[in-house]
Amino acid sequence: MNADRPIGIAGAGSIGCFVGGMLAASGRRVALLARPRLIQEIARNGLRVSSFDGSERMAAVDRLILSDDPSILRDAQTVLVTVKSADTGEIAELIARHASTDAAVISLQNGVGNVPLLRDRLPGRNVLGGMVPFNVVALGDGRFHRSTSGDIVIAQDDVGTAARLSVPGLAIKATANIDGVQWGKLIVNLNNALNALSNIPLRQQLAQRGWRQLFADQMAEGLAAVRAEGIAPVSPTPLPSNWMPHLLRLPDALFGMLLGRTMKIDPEARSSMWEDLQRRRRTEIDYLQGVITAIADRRGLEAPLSRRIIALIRKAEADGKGSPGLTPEQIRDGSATSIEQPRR
Ligand SMILES: NC(=O)C1=CN([C@@H]2O[C@H](COP(=O)(O)OP(=O)(O)OC[C@H]3O[C@@H](n4cnc5c(N)ncnc54)[C@H](OP(=O)(O)O)[C@@H]3O)[C@@H](O)[C@H]2O)C=CC1
Ligand SMILES: CC(C)(CO)C(=O)C(=O)O
Repeated sequence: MNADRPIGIAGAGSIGCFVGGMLAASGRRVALLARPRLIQEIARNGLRVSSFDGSERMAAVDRLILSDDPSILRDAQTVLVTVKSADTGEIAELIARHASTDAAVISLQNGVGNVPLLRDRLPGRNVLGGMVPFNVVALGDGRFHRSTSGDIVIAQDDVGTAARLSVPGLAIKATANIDGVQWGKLIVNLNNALNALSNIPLRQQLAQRGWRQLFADQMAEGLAAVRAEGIAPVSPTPLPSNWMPHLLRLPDALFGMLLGRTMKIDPEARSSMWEDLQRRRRTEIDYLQGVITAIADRRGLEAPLSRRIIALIRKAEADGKGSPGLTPEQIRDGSATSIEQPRR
């Protein structure tokens, strides 16, 4: 086996190309398992990664291997899983068949079901959870832009995987409580669907109190469900999860000050679910709001907002016209968009 073992990226899209590009720009060998259209895009233009702080780097061509053939993962010492949640089962089968059994497998996905699924399909392997707090926009022509701030967090292990993977401009931190961190991220990700339905960039959305109040109500519903399960979510932002619904309800000027001090958001940042709707792809709604309604069903709780938002996203997926561009009022009052009334 090769002494300079690459870092495998299993399913390179926005997150995989950004993370892989940053690693390759710092001299790490990176093997990107990607779709042919993306391979062609990168072969034509190279892989360029940029950030909200104005930095821009080109991945070193000689550090990058690109293929749609999963045997590209054969030598990898670490495999970063960066597919959408619906594809985790399939990518796990490919990892099982092609990656070495000693490779650490790290999920950099949203949601809380990917790590258990990977462990189930990859018995005996070292599977670690991870959390990406920032947004990446695929700009086309091989360019991937990190449009919000925050550091990746992965589960702590004995061999210092987090420190080993960190490179300048891409710090990867270790945590002893990755489950809490992933649940905390899920609570924040409940806004992915709102942003997708709004058809406006995240910064613009968060600047409007009507959107923030809806996000706060959605978050409060999610937190109630998660707490009923006995889970203590760890916030992916400097602000504790429990405070967030209250802070989101602050007047615009106060909230704007607070947001400006805690994170950076580029004007073009939008949620990955918005991108899914625009590209006519299946969204991750079942792995986000769907987790909350599943808990609510089990625990006999109400989760009307989550159910309404699921119905609206399903309608947008079925319509295949991209984001419907709804207002917070239209989302609260499902009749305006002629969706079925939520169950319960
Ligand atoms: N985008 C973002 O800003 C953020 C995303 N996340 C999370 O990260 C995860 C990845 O998201 P994102 O990067 O946006 O997703 P993308 O859809 O951009 O990337 C996943 C890529 O993997 C490809 N793929 C799937 N299966 C295979 C396969 N067998 N072989 C080769 N390629 C494959 C997909 O192709 P195809 O579409 O053709 O199937 C797609 O191009 C998600 O869980 C998301 O929620 C977390 C934080 C921020
Ligand atoms: C926007 C962000 C970074 C946080 O909700 C995200 O996780 C996504 O786009 O999927």
